[in-house]
Amino acid sequence: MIIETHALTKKYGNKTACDQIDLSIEAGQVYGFLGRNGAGKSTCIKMLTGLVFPTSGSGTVLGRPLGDVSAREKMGYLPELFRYQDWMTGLDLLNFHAQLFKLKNKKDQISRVLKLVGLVGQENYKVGSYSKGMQQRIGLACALLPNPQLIFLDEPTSALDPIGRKDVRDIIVSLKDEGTTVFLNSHLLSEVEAVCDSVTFIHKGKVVKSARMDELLMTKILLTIRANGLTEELFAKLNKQHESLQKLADGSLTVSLNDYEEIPALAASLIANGVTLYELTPHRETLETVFMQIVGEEGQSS
Ligand SMILES: Nc1ncnc2c1ncn2[C@@H]1O[C@H](COP(=O)(O)OP(=O)(O)OP(=O)(O)O)[C@@H](O)[C@H]1O
Repeated sequence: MIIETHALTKKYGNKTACDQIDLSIEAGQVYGFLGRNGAGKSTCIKMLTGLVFPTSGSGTVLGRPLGDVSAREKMGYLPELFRYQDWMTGLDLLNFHAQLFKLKNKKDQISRVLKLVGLVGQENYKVGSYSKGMQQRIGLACALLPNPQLIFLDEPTSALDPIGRKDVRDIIVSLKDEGTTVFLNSHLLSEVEAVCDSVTFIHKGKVVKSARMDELLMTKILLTIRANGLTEELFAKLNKQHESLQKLADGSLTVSLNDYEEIPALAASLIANGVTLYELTPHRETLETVFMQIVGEEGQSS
């Protein structure tokens, strides 16, 4: 395992940001870390990267205890909404980080990462003059500098336009192809769905679910039904058999099924009860619907 934690906990005063987190992450995958605002994701990443000390619990990253300097040399980290030194040029910033990483072939590594993040030709401008998207790209370049075995990306695309997001997705895929493990924290669930091999959901500081992406999304089918003549009585009857049955504002219905084989029986039962069917459309569940089911049930997250 490239990351393993046992009951990792971080308290800030009375506030428990991370509560007994157990993680077991295999090398070579793109791993998504999901949860609502304030769920404890960034705090967990900071413990894994050695930036904050856990209050209790333990863990290893790259086979070394949390905070170990030799493991940090093989790790890249793009923090969330980080402000880099405005007065430096992009090149100065990369040189500075290259020194921190004690890189031997600085020049080659810097041109490699500038090319990867699409900032060639912009490196001599001051970071303060960069757009938000360019700042995010230079941050990603810093994280990629040491050719890391493990890279933590905390909201890497929040400031990027759709083309920038696609570029970052491509970078993530190429990192994985080269064997790098990517730990991705993002609220952009369609992106997580597109690149992650497995995901963990965290809610109010606790891990509530971990699963492989294919297993998570293959389990259910969301069926949309457009029909006429469905009485309240029949709705209530069907609702007893299918708890997930819902009426949408446009009058259509949705129901979550375990198998395609349940569709004919449902259609037959609707017709037998005098309903006129116009449309039955099955969709595989998206990560967004799964996310809502797992962590979206209550009001504001703390
Ligand atoms: N340095 C700190 N001092 C006090 N409380 C903190 C500190 N850092 C985080 N917290 C609290 O810990 C909880 C978890 O915060 P964290 O930033 O880890 O969540 P998150 O899941 O990364 O949220 P977001 O998606 O909004 O970035 C929040 O309630 C936050 O207010």
